[in-house]
Amino acid sequence: MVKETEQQKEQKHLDDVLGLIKTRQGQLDKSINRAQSEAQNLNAHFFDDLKLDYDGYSTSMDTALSIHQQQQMLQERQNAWQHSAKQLSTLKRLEKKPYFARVDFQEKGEDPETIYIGLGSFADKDDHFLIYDWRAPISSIYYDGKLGEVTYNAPDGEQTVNMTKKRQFLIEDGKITNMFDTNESIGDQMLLNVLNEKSSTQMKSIVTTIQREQNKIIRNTSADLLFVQGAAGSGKTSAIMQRVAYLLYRYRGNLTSSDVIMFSPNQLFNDYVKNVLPEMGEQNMVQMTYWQFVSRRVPGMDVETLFEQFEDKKQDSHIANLKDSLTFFNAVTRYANHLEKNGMLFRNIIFKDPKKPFYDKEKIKEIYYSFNENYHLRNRIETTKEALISSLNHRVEPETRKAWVSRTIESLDQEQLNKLYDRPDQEFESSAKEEHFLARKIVINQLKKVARKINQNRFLNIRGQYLAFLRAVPKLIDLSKWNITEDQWHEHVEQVKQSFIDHKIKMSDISPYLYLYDLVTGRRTDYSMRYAFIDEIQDYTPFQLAYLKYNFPRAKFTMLGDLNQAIFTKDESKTLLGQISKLFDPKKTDVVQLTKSYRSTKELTDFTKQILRQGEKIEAFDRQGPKPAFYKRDDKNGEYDALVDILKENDEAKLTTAIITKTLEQAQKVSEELKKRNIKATLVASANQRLVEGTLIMPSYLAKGLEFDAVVAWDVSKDDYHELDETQLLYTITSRAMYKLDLIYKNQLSPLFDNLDKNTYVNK
Ligand SMILES: Nc1ncnc2c1ncn2[C@@H]1O[C@H](COP(=O)(O)OP(=O)(O)OP(=O)(O)O)[C@@H](O)[C@H]1O
Repeated sequence: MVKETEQQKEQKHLDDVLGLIKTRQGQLDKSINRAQSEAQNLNAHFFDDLKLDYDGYSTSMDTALSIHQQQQMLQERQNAWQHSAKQLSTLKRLEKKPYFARVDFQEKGEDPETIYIGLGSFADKDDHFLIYDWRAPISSIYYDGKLGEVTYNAPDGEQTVNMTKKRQFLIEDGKITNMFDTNESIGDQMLLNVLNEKSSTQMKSIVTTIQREQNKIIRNTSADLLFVQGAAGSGKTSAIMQRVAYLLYRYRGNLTSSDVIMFSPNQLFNDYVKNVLPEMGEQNMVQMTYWQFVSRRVPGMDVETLFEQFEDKKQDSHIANLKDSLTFFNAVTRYANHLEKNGMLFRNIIFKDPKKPFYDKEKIKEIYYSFNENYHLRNRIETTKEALISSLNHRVEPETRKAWVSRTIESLDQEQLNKLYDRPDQEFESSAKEEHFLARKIVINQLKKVARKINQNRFLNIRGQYLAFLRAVPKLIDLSKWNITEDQWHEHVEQVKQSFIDHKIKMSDISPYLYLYDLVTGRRTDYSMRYAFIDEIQDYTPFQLAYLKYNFPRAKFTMLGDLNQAIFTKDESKTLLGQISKLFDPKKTDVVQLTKSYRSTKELTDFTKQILRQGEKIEAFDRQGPKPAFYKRDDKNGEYDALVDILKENDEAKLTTAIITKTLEQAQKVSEELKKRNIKATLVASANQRLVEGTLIMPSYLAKGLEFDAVVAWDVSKDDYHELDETQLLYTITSRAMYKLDLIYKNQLSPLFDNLDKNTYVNK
């Protein structure tokens, strides 16, 4: 049997490689121990070997040099040690599954070559690679091409090779359990094996089965904006994680994980993906939600949460549309420019006497506008601050004569006084001189508070300024084009004002507010961030994206989303790509579509895609499972009984279930009812909670980006889902299921399911 002997040959090769890995591990262990004990030795004798002589100038130079040399030696040992430790940790990852693929190819005029591809690289001698890292340039042909001519990007330009074999391995504990030769990009067999594994609370890496389209996303280095539209479950999030790993490898030495930031939909999701990069031997990038990004800047205010935003029904959609738009972003920019000439609002700086400002706001305004027109906002603020600080010096002397100062001196005890003197035995010519000395000390100390206020821009009235901007909006934007009357607008401004009084700010105000703040204060943006990833882009507004771009001017952006799953922005998301592309050079914008859904079985994908009336294209991956089932019940009790039955069934089949409700209130209710019935399930009520094993109950907006073996869509009745714009919500909920989907409802089914093909589901 040909296959068997081939497999035996491969097993022998694997045994050899494993043997070499073991040998190298032994060597590294030794060299690490040696480096460690040398470092300890050096440390222990650090001071013995030093010429500790602090007398003359030249000898102390010697001392410094000697310290420096010793430190350098330590550092070198340390580096060697770190290098070996890193290699060892790569080998640890390789020892279980050294590689997952082999490709044979031939370059024109060269000998045929065979390479093996794994999670890291391994060479037994210099440049003799037994395993190539999956991110190495040549590894790309494994993901990219069919047999025959394939091109890949080598360091010195495009290379074409003739690929003659592509083989995939399943290896467990050093044994090849299966292998396939394939002509496809990545054989479906291998993918099926991977996809059939059960879900867990942690996302897994997809290195072994990256698909061709996904590979394009992962290895793209040319675009300033890489925009990915991908169906639910098409691997957008997986592609991000692999892409970060790829970039860290490709730009090793120049790029670290702290130069990469990822904006994710919620904290739960961060938890879900946190192991992917470490498993590939990389560190996690900076990860936060947009909410965290903005709210840490306004500690004194409560920023509207995901929950409030989702449950807020009062929002006027015309006004929201305007405030979320690029038009509004540009209006803030124009308004800020106009402030260079006029209109800045200031606050008095108070010191001691609240009735008599220390610096009057009119005076500050005079200073601010005293500079010529070449001064832009940042210089104006800086020079105003300088002027105020330097005028503080002139305020010391007059202040020493104020009554509060002599009162303070009288109230000090000896110990406090001693602290004010330069030396304990300081002498003065006269008591008047002494008093004057102390007075100056006290005043200077106290004026530091004023200096701090100046440095913190406390003389600016940012909230007032933002309201002034809002009031100026009718002059900056033609409101009628947005179907908003001036009266409606002014009423809205009053609402914003009231919420400021209550220390609250809405999501639609926080970004314009911070943008205005940044422009006015000339706050420096983050030039160090090199890559920014935004997942679930459909939930961002054009304003937010423009603001992120402004914040990270040097970063290349990767934005991924599914316009079919817009929960917060709904219809606006349809024009999102058009709006975003205005922010980037069209020549440096790449758009990739992922249409195949890998998460769910064919039955589920074929079902869920019908919910979208005219959605983006979605193809099912051919993996089998049960058809989705509807449970129609007459009352709440009937619904709970159905739920209990489903949970039992899922438990027996060892499927992890998430019960997804529309609102938080419903989730809480379901949780209580299950408790009464002695069924264990964890309610996930906030994004700050951890993901745990077992059955989960969560509201729709927290389920973003997650996946579960089985999903129960709770109460999909007409009462709950009837608005057309709830389609995307329903789609997001149902597309979380990998293998089994059950939908429970009371009385009448939501009309959003009206167009279902009867063959795609069952009734139970
Ligand atoms: N090439 C692949 N090989 C193996 N598994 C894959 C591949 N691509 C995607 N998957 C699996 O499909 C599932 C969905 O992937 P992922 O969560 O990245 O999709 P998504 O596009 O971000 O989905 P959504 O927008 O619905 O949140 C995951 O379980 C992932 O591991």
